[in-house]
Amino acid sequence: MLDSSSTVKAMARPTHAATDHPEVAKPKIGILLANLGTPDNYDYWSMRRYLNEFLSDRRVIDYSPWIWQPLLQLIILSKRPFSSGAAYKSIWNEEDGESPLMTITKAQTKKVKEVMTKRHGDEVMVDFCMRYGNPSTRSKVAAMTAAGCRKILFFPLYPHYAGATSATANDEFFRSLTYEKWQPTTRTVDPYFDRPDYIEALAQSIEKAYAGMVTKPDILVCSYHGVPIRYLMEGDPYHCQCQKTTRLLKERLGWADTEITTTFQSKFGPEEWLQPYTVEEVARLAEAGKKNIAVCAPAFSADCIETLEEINEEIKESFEEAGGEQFTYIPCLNDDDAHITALCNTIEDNLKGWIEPQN
Ligand SMILES: C=CC1=C(C)c2cc3[nH]c(cc4nc(cc5[nH]c(cc1n2)c(C)c5CCC(=O)O)C(CCC(=O)O)=C4C)c(C)c3C=C
Ligand SMILES: [Fe+2]
Ligand SMILES: [Fe+2]
Repeated sequence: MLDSSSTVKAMARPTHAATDHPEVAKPKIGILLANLGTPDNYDYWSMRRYLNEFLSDRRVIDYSPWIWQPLLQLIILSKRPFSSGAAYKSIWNEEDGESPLMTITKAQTKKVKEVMTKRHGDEVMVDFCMRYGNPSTRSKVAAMTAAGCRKILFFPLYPHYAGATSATANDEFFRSLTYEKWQPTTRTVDPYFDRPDYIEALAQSIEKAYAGMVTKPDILVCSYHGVPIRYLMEGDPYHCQCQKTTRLLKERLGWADTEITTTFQSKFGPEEWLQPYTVEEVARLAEAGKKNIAVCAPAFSADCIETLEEINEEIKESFEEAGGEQFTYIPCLNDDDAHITALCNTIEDNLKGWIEPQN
């Protein structure tokens, strides 16, 4: 039997009527596209903030912070923001005040949203985030859960897996979930480097570019972003996935081995990276008599500093200085319809069991 003081305590305990609860939004599925990130501007401080976040990521540069951070803070970040800032300035979308990577990611998101909303109505919500800089992954995960996304499909927009890209994007997504009181159910999307619809989109972009040329290039150089060779030796499958993309593209185009090749670009620091290096290989090709080449960049889902500036300016220059005559850069898939179809098919495949597929 309760004594009188415990009866009073029990009666004073607060009770919660349904009306006291925070409003619970209608449950939805969030589809969150993720790209690498880009500086907010090309001035020294914007560049420094961006490069600092990027190059402090141990998935990207895995040296001990005791050695790496003094080098980064005192030497690299006192010089690179100027040179990279000048490179970004040369490709900046001045009209919208943002980098091409941002403009293209927005255009891709808009198209994916249109397709997915047409198929699934307000059962889905589509948005994008960046691994570094803005809009942050954390802010978009918070916005999606606040809007009622009880399930989130997280889609790193890299065709190939690399620790330095897909894994770090996923890490940031998982970290963002730690801030959510009511954590949604989640899935992450696998790399799509060998999906027939992605290879088809690539092949169509090459065929379209070749159809507009007077003479067919001697060779197509598939230039992938590089990583240190050590990462491959330590188990990163990126190299093999890039080689497979080139092989599947060659088979789909019905070309001979001599008509297409794989190279790696954007070497950073003193370590040996995946080879052949694009900048050296294009010069070698020119010297070997291949005076007309085309270059594409299948590792990038959107054109960015590494394609518009590095390939189409630096690498082109290396080819021409070695005697090359005709250099054609074939843009990334960006918001091409065939690319959007491949991305939406990939999303539908990964939504199975959550929602009825509509592709
Ligand atoms: C320093 C090590 C780097 C590794 C490893 C790396 C891997 C890697 N990166 C991409 C895609 C992109 N990288 C981009 C820019 C960029 N990358 C590095 C360094 C490494 N990348 C730097 C320092 C920069 C900044 C620009 C510069 O200062 O040179 C971009 C473009 C971003 C933009 O705003 O346009 C993309 C995209 C992949 C796919 C990859 C490994 C597989
Ligand atoms: Fe990079
Ligand atoms: Fe390999």
